[in-house]
Amino acid sequence: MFHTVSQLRQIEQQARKLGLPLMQRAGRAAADFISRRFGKAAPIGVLVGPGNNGGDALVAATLLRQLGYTLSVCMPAGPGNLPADAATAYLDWQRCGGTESTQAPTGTCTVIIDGLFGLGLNRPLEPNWQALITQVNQLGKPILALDVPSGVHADSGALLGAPIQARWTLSFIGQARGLATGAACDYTGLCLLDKLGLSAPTLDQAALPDTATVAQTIRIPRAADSHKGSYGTICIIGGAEGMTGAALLAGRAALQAGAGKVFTGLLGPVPSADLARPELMLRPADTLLMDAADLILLGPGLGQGAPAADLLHHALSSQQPLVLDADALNLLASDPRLTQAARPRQAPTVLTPHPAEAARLLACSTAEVQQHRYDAAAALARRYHATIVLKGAGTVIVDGALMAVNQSGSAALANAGQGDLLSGLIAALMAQGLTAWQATCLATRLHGCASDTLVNRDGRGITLANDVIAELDRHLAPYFR
Ligand SMILES: NC(=O)C1=CN([C@@H]2O[C@H](COP(=O)(O)OP(=O)(O)OC[C@H]3O[C@@H](n4cnc5c(N)ncnc54)[C@H](O)[C@@H]3O)[C@@H](O)[C@H]2O)[C@@H](O)CC1
Ligand SMILES: Nc1ncnc2c1ncn2[C@@H]1O[C@H](COP(=O)(O)OP(=O)(O)O)[C@@H](O)[C@H]1O
Ligand SMILES: [K+]
Repeated sequence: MFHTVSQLRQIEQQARKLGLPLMQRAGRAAADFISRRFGKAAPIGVLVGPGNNGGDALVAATLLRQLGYTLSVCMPAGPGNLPADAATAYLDWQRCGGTESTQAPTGTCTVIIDGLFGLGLNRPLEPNWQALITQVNQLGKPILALDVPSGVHADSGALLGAPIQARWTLSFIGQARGLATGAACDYTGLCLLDKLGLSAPTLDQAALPDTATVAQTIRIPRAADSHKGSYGTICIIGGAEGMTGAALLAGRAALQAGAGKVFTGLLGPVPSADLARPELMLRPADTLLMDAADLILLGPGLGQGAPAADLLHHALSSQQPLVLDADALNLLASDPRLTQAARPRQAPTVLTPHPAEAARLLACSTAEVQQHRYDAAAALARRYHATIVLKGAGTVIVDGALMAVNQSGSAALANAGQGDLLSGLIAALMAQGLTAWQATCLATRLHGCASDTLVNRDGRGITLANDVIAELDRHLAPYFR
């Protein structure tokens, strides 16, 4: 469960009104974390910034000092402009005999606490802060980031410089949603949460769920008295010359995930069978009866020629649920008339862009999409009246007012074919009766989990789509009933 920064600020304000000592609790949580893992022998570096994040670090430093630890506190902006609670924390630090300097911690420290910036970082790191962070990262010591690694934008996950490279990120009250997606994922290390004894049920209901939470309530009915027609007929269209494999991978994934019948229509050469998965039915794309299918998936290896554009136009004007991936998205981006055709569709439309495809659809740069992943996904959902799966580290899913973020998977998935697999998996789940929201959340979750299993169980560094497909049904099994 993740929160926007404004939600966290609201919870904080409510708690303040009740007079709860949040900074004391946050500092204690950080001090406990350190004292459970590190002995008193070697010094601890503490980075104190100009806001309340610095206050948390000062409380932790005070408590650790009282326990007998040696601390080296670096406070580049001095105590002059600290906000009220942090100023109190500073007085406590002084009262217990603590001193500080503007010098970065040195390599003699065993661990470093990062209290430079938390939720309040709102502009790029200025050169002096950046130099300090770079110097600290270069020490190569384990770093505990308080709330967020300094340099990460807590709401979007964008980088406002080169952030603290944390070993652990200990968040307070709730986890900022920026920790869950995009570039931030490389800096957080292990994310931990201390709620500081607060519960905020109203705001928790409005929080951003992990796809794992959404998946908890999903079941895919499999009646004893059912047959292949009960589980959907899918038309997959793609596989232009040289890209047959993309369409086959989508088809294999759809079958593995329980679709009743999968027709694969290829724009390029049509092999007589997919020998690794002879259950797939292969046809020339222009002979497929799209309108007879329960769901159409268009895009894997589609190409962007005129026949592909015609097929997309036909698919958009169909009454069936539609999943668009890869070149179908590029075509959609290239022709405003296709956007016009997408908007009024009554049946669900799912778009599964990677960041570059999303940028084309939004007519902006890939960097802009990556700096605002949540907003970009929401903007796409509005523009196309569609369910959006914005892929990459921390895939973001938006369906109308609903939003979720995925935390399974890793860079082991960064290879061609994984997107084809994902689109086939989504199609299969929708064809079996799940809503677009359920199917996209569950598919994204399971795709990552299947890859994670191969990484953890078999020690793989890279997972290829065919191997991940073979792993899928094991992960899906608990959802069938
Ligand atoms: N929100 C909550 O629920 C709680 C917050 N606490 C702590 O308070 C933090 C939030 O405190 P603040 O709002 O004071 O935010 P920060 O401590 O993140 O710092 C904000 C300060 O940094 C300055 N600043 C922002 N970007 C800068 C930049 N690039 N260069 C230089 N200065 C910059 C701002 O002008 C402001 O003075 C949280 O991250 C957490 O550590 C805790 O005390 C417990 C509860
Ligand atoms: N660094 C990463 N961390 C997590 N997931 C990733 C990462 N890189 C890629 N993936 C996942 O792998 C898939 C790749 O999709 P895509 O880029 O469309 O590949 P394709 O070439 O198959 O179309 C997506 O589901 C994406 O979220
Ligand atoms: K921090």
